[in-house]
Amino acid sequence: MTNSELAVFKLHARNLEKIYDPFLLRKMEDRARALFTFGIIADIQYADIDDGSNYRRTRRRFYRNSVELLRNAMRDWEERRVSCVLQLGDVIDGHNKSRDASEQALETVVKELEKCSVDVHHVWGNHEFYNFRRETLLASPLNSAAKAEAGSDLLADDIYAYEFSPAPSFRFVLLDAYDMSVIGRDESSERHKQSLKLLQQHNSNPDLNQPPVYGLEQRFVKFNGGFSPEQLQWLDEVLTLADQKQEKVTVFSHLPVHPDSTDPICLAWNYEELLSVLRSHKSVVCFMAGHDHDGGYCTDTTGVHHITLEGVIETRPDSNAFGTVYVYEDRMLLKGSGRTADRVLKYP
Ligand SMILES: Nc1ncnc2c1ncn2[C@@H]1O[C@H](COP(=O)(O)OP(=O)(O)O)[C@@H](O)[C@H]1O
Repeated sequence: MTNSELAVFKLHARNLEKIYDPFLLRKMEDRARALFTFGIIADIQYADIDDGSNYRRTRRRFYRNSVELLRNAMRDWEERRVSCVLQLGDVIDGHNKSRDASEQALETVVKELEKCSVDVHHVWGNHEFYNFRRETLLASPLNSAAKAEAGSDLLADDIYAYEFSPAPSFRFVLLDAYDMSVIGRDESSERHKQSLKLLQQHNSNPDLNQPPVYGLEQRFVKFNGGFSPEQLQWLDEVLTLADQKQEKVTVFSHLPVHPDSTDPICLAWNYEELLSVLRSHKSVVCFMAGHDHDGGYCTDTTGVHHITLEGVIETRPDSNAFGTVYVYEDRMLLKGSGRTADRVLKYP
């Protein structure tokens, strides 16, 4: 065989391998067998302004382009025929507020999301509260609680948390990580007073956005928040019912709650209390959050997966940051795009 014949043969063999690779075929069949699929995206932080950077000037932020990356995600989800989409908070950036552009920026992003042929479920992050009051958010398109079949009792207390079943034997729970916070609550409210007291007990800096120096204490900053006892009790009840029905539950929140899945500066204030509720229910299989734009992942001692999704805002225009999750009987498969990695998430 001449060298050129050998090259043609190798090329042909490689192509055959591609077509008949049993692993590839199995993966393709697997995807077809998924019970349902859903899209996830976090920290779009859209603003019609030039590129900038984060506070520490260590990361570039692509404010104007972030809506283009949302469009990429939506095209992909349409092709993959997802059943619903979870938007994990900070949909528009706080910079919009000082430019009096909050409504316009929200309209730009919502107009895109409305093109989605399936329900989009929204979680709220700190940037939602930089732009809007809680009452305004509750009356806005970012309140997706009505898309849940039974509504949420918590809305009566202005807590934005709800749950629904995306498919038989599965449950999604959306949490309000700024239920206890000084940015998400009216200054005259009891919740604000309690939150400020807690924050000041841990953070003595004159600027409460400046973190305390040490370890996990760094989470006590104004741009984080936590979960009230009412919300924790509600979550416990939802999960108790899910345990009884032998459902598999994925919980979504803007703030991560596992120290191994994120920078401590991004953790929810009372992450331990939330982890303790999650750990006491066998129905919980996964926790997904945003906020830490670098992303992160770990498994808890219980085997529950904690995913922190990479932020769109700090993703270069030639890349992407979103995922499609294929859900099976025994595992979920996260198919990541761009900065977001693929992951096999076997149930505990
Ligand atoms: N180390 C810090 N000291 C003081 N303010 C800070 C510090 N880090 C962040 N901030 C402020 O806190 C707010 C949220 O920070 P930012 O990095 O923009 O958060 P996000 O990642 O949610 O966009 C901004 O107003 C920012 O200026």
